[in-house]
Amino acid sequence: MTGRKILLLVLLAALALPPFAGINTYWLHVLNVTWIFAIAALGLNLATGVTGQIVLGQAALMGIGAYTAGLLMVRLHWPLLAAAAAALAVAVAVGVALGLLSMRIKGHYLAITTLALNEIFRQVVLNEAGVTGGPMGLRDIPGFALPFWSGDVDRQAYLPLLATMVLAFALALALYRRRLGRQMRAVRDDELAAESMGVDSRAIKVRAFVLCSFFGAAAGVLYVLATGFVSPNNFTIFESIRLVLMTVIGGLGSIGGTVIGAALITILPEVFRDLQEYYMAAFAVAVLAVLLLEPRGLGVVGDWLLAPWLPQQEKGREPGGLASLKGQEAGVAELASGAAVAPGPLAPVLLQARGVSKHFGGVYALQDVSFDVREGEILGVIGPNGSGKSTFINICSGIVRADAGRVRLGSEDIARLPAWDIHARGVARIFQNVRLWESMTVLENVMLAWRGTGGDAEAERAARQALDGMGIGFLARRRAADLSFGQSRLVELARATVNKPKLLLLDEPAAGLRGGLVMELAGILQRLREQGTTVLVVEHRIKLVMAMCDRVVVLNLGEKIAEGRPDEIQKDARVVEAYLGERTGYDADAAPVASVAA
Ligand SMILES: Nc1ncnc2c1ncn2[C@@H]1O[C@H](COP(=O)(O)OP(=O)(O)OP(=O)(O)O)[C@@H](O)[C@H]1O
Repeated sequence: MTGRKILLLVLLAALALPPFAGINTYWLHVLNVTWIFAIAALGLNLATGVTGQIVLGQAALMGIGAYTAGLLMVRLHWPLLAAAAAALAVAVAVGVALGLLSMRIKGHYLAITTLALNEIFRQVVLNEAGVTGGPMGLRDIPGFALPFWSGDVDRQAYLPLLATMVLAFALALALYRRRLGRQMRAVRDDELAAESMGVDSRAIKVRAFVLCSFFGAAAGVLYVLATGFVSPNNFTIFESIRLVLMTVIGGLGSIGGTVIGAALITILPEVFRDLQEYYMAAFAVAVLAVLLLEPRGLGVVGDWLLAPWLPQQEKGREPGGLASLKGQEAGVAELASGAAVAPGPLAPVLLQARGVSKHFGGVYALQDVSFDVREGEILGVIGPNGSGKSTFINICSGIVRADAGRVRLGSEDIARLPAWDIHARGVARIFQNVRLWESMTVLENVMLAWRGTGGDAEAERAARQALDGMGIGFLARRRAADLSFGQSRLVELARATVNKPKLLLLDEPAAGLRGGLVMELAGILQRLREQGTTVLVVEHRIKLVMAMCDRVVVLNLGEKIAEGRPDEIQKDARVVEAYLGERTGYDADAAPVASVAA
């Protein structure tokens, strides 16, 4: 790692040499434009690569910055710094507007909308020729003029531009590895999971667009200063696509790769210029070759160079995964045999559902469902496939809105709160199909869900404690995508319990787990309950439910058909007819679970 820091310093020092090394003005200009476009591409990569919001109008955002600063300096004679600050303020406002737009329009539609930005920008500049200079553009904009250095603009601008670019990358890197960066990556990897774990995805998207626009406009301002000239031809749809190419070639989501991508896309066409009319074709072939050889782009190189400043990841040692968990099973089985005390019928109600209904088109997922979850209990919700169990959990966690009815947590109706607000009130969940943020480390996954007020060090301590609690502290630096299913499930549980939630909603936590881990799960639930967490668990493994739960609610075709102690439920004729009868064969196969129930 120290070697890499030295290498990076040497590289930076080498990049500072050109103005002193007799390089001609033409190539200095090419390099200056590279650093400027690298800043714009960086903003684009923060929105598109890191947060997953495709932006196809970054050149227009550059243009907005360039024209705002240029017009203020030429027409109103504002000083450089004031004009630059105003341009950045306008960019922030445009970023907020785009962020608000992203709440209404998503995915490809949003991408197309941002494409239209290019045309709107071009039309405004051309039609307002009296102010903007129309197709002729604005000339004689005061640019770089360093008092201590004579020489042409490109030579004077080189070091300030390089320094600004390095600063922009340092800032982006700092954002990337901290809380905001984790939130942005979580929104990209799995927005629904992010929302359920307390991330206000709307606020994060607004921030991503603001960053995109801010870096874009900053690049625009620098462009004006470095060239003293601005015209609509500098910021066309073609430039926007070139910026997208820079981020793709540089590796979507890779901060370090962005500058390499920008360098390649800016410098290569100049290298091929001798091929005259074939130079663009040669350029296209070169770009394709890079992508074919390394589909992740040059981010691989960039990430390698910046590794000392990126979240530490280590490769998996045992891909099969569960070996190191096996030693714990005996102890867990003891826990699972269940010494915990169920709360009495007079324990206060934590969650109260009343008349909850939800339909999807013609399908009634839930119809007038009412029941209570008491503090400190483990409540099982069972029923045939499609009976509305997941929909109930989705409503309680804010992912689905109920059509009718109330869901009170304590004294507050949470049925219509957004997921992140429900998480803030002490409700956490896991998903039927594990939903981790796969590009992030296990530690980052858990740190992001932590709601404490401290900084990263506090978050890391809480996350490590939660991982140790699940017996998987050794996985902390592993990439979530490299985990086995059982390991992922335990990480998801650590993520859901890092804040010691009041209520934990589990959607089929044992699905896909092998026998040993099912027992471990049973032990974990008992332990959580002892620590004061109330648990609502949807589960198909009936013997596990009967062994673990204090009470059981049975749903069928969206309606509650029974509620009571496990022994009562097992004898209920409606439950046997609608569900338990059909489950017999299933449980007979699930031998390890039988030992839990024994
Ligand atoms: N987003 C959705 N859009 C359309 N229909 C949905 C949606 N979510 C659930 N449904 C339908 O609502 C009904 C209840 O589904 P739900 O997933 O809540 O059942 P479940 O009891 O959890 O089933 P399973 O045990 O198979 O997970 C099903 O008929 C399902 O197809």
